[in-house]
Amino acid sequence: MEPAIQDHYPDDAAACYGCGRLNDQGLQLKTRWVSDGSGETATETESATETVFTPRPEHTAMPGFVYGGLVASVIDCSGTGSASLAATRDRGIDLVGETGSDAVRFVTGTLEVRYQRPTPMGPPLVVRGRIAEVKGRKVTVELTMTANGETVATGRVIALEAPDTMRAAG
Ligand SMILES: CCCCC/C=C\C/C=C\C/C=C\C/C=C\CCCC(=O)SCCNC(=O)CCNC(=O)[C@H](O)C(C)(C)COP(=O)(O)OP(=O)(O)OC[C@H]1O[C@@H](n2cnc3c(N)ncnc32)[C@H](O)[C@@H]1OP(=O)(O)O
Repeated sequence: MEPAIQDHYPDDAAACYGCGRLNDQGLQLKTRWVSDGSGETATETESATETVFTPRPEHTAMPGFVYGGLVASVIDCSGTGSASLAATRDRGIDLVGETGSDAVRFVTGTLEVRYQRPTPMGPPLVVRGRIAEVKGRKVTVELTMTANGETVATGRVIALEAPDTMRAAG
């Protein structure tokens, strides 16, 4: 299995509620390439990213259905994770070992979510991401979430590489 980018965020960027590996109360989302890709850059490959999350009962909107904010959170961190995967690949950085500090840092600039149908509680939610554009420090990712093979939500994340001056507070 391909390495998860979030396992390679530096410790001071690993507290995210959605995807921080050091946040015990968080969702601990993991985003990976699902093919090895053949292009020179991430945008040239046909590679997709994948993030899988199974909602828990506390993520309920109404009995039997998943809270939309949770859906947005999963799409959000799938997008920033995909952006980091793309930038990391484009810079020729190999992700080695179990954890590390070699991933390029991204934050969410814009998050768009379109809820296509109610999301059932129970099955894993599978998010596929496609790198639509890499422009300087800005990466646009298009995402589709499925449950039981049916599309439940689509989204778009514009992720910006965190400026050097941006460091976790405290
Ligand atoms: C609160 C969190 C930040 C603190 C954390 C500190 C360090 C951690 C670092 C990395 C994080 C690592 C792991 C965590 C992983 C994921 C986090 C999960 C997702 C989140 O939970 S994260 C929280 C929500 N997130 C924010 O709290 C962002 C607040 N915001 C800003 O910090 C700035 O706003 C920033 C940096 C986004 C941009 O500022 P900037 O100065 O770098 O941008 P600049 O003006 O140079 O523009 C360059 C090009 O980006 C375009 N552009 C600019 N802003 C855009 C936007 N918002 N949407 C779409 N496009 C935008 C321009 O139009 C131009 O495009 P073009 O070149 O095409 O003209």
